[in-house]
Amino acid sequence: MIAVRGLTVHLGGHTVLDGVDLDLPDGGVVAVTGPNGCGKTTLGRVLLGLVEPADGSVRGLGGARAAVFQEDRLCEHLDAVANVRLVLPHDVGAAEVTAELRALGLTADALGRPVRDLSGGQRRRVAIARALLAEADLVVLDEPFTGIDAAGRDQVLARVAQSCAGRTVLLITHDQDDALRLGATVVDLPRAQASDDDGRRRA
Ligand SMILES: Nc1ncnc2c1ncn2[C@@H]1O[C@H](COP(=O)(O)OP(=O)(O)OP(=O)(O)O)[C@@H](O)[C@H]1O
Repeated sequence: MIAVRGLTVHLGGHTVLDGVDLDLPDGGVVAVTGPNGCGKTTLGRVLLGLVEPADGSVRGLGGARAAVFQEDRLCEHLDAVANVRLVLPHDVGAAEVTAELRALGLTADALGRPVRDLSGGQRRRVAIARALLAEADLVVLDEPFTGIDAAGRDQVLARVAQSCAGRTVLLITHDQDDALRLGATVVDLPRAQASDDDGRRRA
């Protein structure tokens, strides 16, 4: 289990997270929801080692970590397969990557083009494939389905659920339906200034 205790983060002179406690059970999906700016992305970035907390602890972070960020973070001049292979071990071949992208609903004609020529929903699928194929123990998905149409969403959600089975997942979302469809435990993260009297809050 990943155990977050008393997590406090200051950014730009403001307290973004203030004494947050959160449990991420091994192999489970926890969905964090809450208003814009309450610190969901910051929480995910702490788990990924990208933000240093001012206080508190995160225990149980041991294995590999992967993420879908709110931004696609793709190399624009490369095609989808090349983008995904950039971050994977060399023994993950083009055929395996292609199969994953197709399973996520990327069309054959989209596969051969540089990603700068893909639509928003197609680019999201590339970013998701990259995270799924990384075979990480912890997967942070920060609003991963933005821009994916309703029919495609079913396909992508099914694939993510299948691929993430047995892994620990933090899903950051505004969509309760997506969370429920991934079988997530939903946790609401209030704003830092809404702290309890003792200055702590249970996420
Ligand atoms: N690098 C930074 N420097 C200063 N402030 C920051 C930085 N990154 C984020 N913040 C602030 O921290 C707060 C939390 O941001 P964060 O992105 O974690 O919120 P969020 O809950 O994910 O929001 P959203 O739902 O809009 O994605 C916001 O007020 C934001 O402006």
